[in-house]
Amino acid sequence: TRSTRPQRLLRAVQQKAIKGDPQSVISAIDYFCRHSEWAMNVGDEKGSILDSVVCEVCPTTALELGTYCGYSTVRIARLLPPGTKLITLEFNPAFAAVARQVIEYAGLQNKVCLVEGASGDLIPKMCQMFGIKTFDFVFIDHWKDRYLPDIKLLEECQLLRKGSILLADNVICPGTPEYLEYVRNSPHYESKYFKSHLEYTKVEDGLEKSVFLG
Ligand SMILES: O=C(NC/C=C/[C@H]1O[C@@H](Sc2ccncc2)[C@H](O)[C@@H]1O)c1cc([N+](=O)[O-])cc(O)c1O
Ligand SMILES: [Mg+2]
Repeated sequence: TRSTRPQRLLRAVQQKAIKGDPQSVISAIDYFCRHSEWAMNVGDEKGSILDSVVCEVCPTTALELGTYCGYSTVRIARLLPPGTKLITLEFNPAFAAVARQVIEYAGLQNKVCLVEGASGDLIPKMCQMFGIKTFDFVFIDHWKDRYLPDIKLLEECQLLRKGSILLADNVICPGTPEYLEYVRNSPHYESKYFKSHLEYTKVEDGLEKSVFLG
């Protein structure tokens, strides 16, 4: 049977990147998506905004909703100090299988914990599974209609603390109107929009950075 796009993306990493070199994995995926097949990775333009926020936050606990092929997982994990773990949640087993191999190729498997399942089921288990009290940083890039319910769930499970940072992809394209309306109008968040472009295109998109105020 025909290979899937994530499998072809993984093959491009294995053929073009240097094992153990996260930057070469990132570059190989960006090259593949620009010159062979578009894929819904956060990409290099929004990716550098993601990098700057991660470096500013220096999280000791970090969560990613929506692993896909592991591109943003590698971007985040490569910046984390030793001893810090990024927990990433992925619903689709086939995507998770590819992401594990991409993360391992980058040599970051010891900094990442990929959990298969739905964020709605897994978020309430973060404390019992990992002993996590609160997250310093959350990157949100999964199903767009799950952004709002999942941050409300993070609040309910008391997994956010004063100063926790949420960074949401695609707030313009494909768009997350209910999420934006909530974080921009809630007294519990201070929000800022980082204008950019949809990965590998000239279409406008951007990231919304929201600080939880407690
Ligand atoms: O649809 C988009 N992203 C949805 C991503 C979804 C990812 O998260 C889980 S869903 C899940 C994971 C965990 N828990 C529950 C559900 C899916 O299996 C996929 O790996 C998207 C679309 C475009 N676009 O241009 O169309 C651009 C983007 O940057 C995008 O992120
Ligand atoms: Mg996205």
